[in-house]
Amino acid sequence: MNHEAEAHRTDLMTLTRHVLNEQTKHAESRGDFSILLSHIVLGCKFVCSSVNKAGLAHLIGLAGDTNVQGEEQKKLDVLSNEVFIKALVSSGRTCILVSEEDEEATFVDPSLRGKYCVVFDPLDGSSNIDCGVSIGTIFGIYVVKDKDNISLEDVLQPGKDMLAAGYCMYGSSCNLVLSTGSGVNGFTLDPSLGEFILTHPDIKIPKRGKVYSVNEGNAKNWDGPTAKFVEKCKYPQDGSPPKSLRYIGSMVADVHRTLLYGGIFMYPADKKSPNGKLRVLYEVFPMSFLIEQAGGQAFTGKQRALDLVPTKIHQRSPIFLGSYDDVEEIKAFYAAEDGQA
Ligand SMILES: O=P(O)(O)OC[C@H]1O[C@](O)(COP(=O)(O)O)[C@@H](O)[C@@H]1O
Ligand SMILES: [Mg+2]
Ligand SMILES: [Mg+2]
Repeated sequence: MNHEAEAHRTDLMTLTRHVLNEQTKHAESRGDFSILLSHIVLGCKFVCSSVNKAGLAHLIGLAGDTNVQGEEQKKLDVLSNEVFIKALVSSGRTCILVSEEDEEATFVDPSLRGKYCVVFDPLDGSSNIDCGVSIGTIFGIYVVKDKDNISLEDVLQPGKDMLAAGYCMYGSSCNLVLSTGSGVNGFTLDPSLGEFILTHPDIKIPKRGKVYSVNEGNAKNWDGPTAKFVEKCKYPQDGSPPKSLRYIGSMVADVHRTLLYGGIFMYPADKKSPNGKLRVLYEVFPMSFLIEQAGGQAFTGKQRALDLVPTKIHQRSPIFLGSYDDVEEIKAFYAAEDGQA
């Protein structure tokens, strides 16, 4: 083996090894976080395998209707939720779970309780499930002081207090992107090994991007700053080329592209949805956490997204996130509007 090949071989880093390495940096760590993460990873692998079979859904029982035996089949988003709830509870490391699919938070039975709260969107991009376009799972993790004395307040914390956040994208490959608060790392599932391999170490989002990403179908209802910013993306007055529009309609996929290529992703407020569409706890916060950790910015139209203090578990917020300089521009449009008021 030549030197280059040898270097590649020794560089091979699995997600499991990466997390264990991180653990050794914290002398007080007893491995609870590693165990929690291994259960999240198991959930992702399970959902990935189900998503890969989604085109065969009506044949194998994932279609959401009744099968030939008269048994009810589970829709992929319902199935994903059940998988993550089971994986998280059985880890023995969680106390409160908030899922997009469940109206109420789940308080884990005291016999199985641990110190972590997990907020998650088990299957994001639901409108893309049936046509095979990339979808994903988003998660954020908080830690409580006393697992025997918990309340909903423990998850109604600002995003900046998250211990870790990540997403898994089920696309042309299965990619898990994770931050434990010291940078962002991306792993790709090797399906034959069943292991996530570190393929994107220490991701840094480009300072400025060439892409804007938004549902332009809502343009007639946008507020002034959003409309002016998008106009500037299309018709820049400073001689720079117009930005390209890319919008998949799966937050995970749109944010993944933004993280790797740069640019800005937005789901702004509009007249019909004054709080936007995306949910604070398990969409806005984890993605804002990752974007900031990669050197970008996340802004709600009023404040830094991670400073927001949620009052309800399914609360929504407008969001603009991505390359530092691009988000700086939308912030300037909002500041200018505030100045006129
Ligand atoms: O279709 P719209 O209004 O553009 O909304 C797209 C957004 O809605 C979402 O699909 C909402 O997530 P869910 O599929 O988990 O409900 C995001 O992934 C995406 O960014
Ligand atoms: Mg979602
Ligand atoms: Mg969802």
